[in-house]
Amino acid sequence: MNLLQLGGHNQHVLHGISLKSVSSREQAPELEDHPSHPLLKVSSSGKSVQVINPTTRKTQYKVQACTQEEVNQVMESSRMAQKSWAKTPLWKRAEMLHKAGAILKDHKKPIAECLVKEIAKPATDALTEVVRSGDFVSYCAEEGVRILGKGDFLVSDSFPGNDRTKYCLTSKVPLGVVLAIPPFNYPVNLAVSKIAPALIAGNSLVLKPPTQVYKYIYIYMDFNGAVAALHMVHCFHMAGFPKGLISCVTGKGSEIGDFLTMHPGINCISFTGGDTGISISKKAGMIPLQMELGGKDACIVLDDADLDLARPVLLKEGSRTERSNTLPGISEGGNLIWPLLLDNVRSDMRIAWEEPFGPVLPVIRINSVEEGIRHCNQSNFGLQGCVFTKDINRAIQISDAMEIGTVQINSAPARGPDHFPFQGLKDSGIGSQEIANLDRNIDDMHNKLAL
Ligand SMILES: NC(=O)c1ccc[n+]([C@@H]2O[C@H](COP(=O)([O-])OP(=O)(O)OC[C@H]3O[C@@H](n4cnc5c(N)ncnc54)[C@H](O)[C@@H]3O)[C@@H](O)[C@H]2O)c1
Repeated sequence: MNLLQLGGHNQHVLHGISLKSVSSREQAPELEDHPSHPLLKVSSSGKSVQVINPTTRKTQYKVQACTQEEVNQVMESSRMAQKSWAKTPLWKRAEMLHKAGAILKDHKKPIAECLVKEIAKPATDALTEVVRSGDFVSYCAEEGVRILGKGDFLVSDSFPGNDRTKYCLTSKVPLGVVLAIPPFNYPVNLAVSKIAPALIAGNSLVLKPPTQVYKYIYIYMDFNGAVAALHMVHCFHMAGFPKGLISCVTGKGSEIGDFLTMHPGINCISFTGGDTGISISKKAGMIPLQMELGGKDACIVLDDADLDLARPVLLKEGSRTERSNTLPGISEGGNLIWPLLLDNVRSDMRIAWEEPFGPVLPVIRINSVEEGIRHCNQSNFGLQGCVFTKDINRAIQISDAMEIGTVQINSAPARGPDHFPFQGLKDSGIGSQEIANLDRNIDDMHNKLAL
């Protein structure tokens, strides 16, 4: 059976498929029973990637391992679909996105259940991830109409040496095919935050959801997110987006990872993840990149800080800080990590500079604010940071001195609300995920204060 010929009246070139995943069908019958659902399609490779439930450590789902030839077919369909999508009126694109956002929210429960089983996300957080993603799709539709509906008009005599003999009109145009790669910890939200701006701006989208094993200190854990992402993509299809416009490719990074990111059919890569993004940006070539990468967020607590405010915010008290025995942070069962607070960390320790991407909080005791700022700026990361003080003037001065994308004042590093621009500096990223960045008019936003 040819993968590309499957589907109902609204066919889509989709390659992420779970093979007879009984548990998946129990959770999301109203999604998977749709004839064009990507989970019903089969790759010609005859191979699949197992999605292990990190809690039970048993296989929960299987998704298709796509071939390079199938990636080529997806790229061609995506290129063709984008051409006519770019000519679709802006109001119509917005209308379809509103519909997709609503469908996504209607299906929050089955998608959230996948997030629980694929990445062990707490149930409430999983629901929140889907709902805020649906809201973000609608927000992009609304903002997109305003942002993309405007252009600039320039006159020549505003530049020295010119008379008014020339006029210039500018408008925003799409880039083409956008490759979206989200990380395992927000496979729906950080996919949608790439998909919706790309679509409203007239681009087509190829999504590569996470299918991977994650390494934490010295243990390996399975985290995916591909099945939740496939359900999410199907919600866009149910909203009636044209064939080939949103495609999903699942498979082994070793077989299709570089092939995708170096594919000549890709016109932009929007990536969120860790150091993988640095190697992708070195290989990608002359295309625009959005990279949201790792961080090591410095939090400077001043001597006048309200510790009753700072402590619960930074420790997220309630998530069990006392369990740090035997092997640091690892539970007896081996698949849970207890929070770990390390006091008196010194600058010559690896933990002072590396991102464990786990619940580890190193505390460095400093003698001056300058020492804190210096430590923050010596890091190769520049994602976020925070300052705790009752003196707002001091807080703003320190924020200005911190070479990072976002400074939170009297609050812990966090993302969102989703319409706030979010950007890392240095090894933490390139560009900011926004509608304006998925056309050719790149805005550069950085050093935002979140008060
Ligand atoms: N800046 C942000 O907003 C933000 C948000 C969430 C997570 N993160 C970062 O993400 C990291 C954790 O997520 P992760 O473990 O999924 O990151 P990762 O870099 O290992 O993987 C990210 C994505 O890239 C894919 N991938 C891996 N190798 C690839 C290749 N060769 N070609 C194409 N795709 C490939 C993965 O399957 C996944 O979908 C942490 O460093 C964390 O700080 C950053």
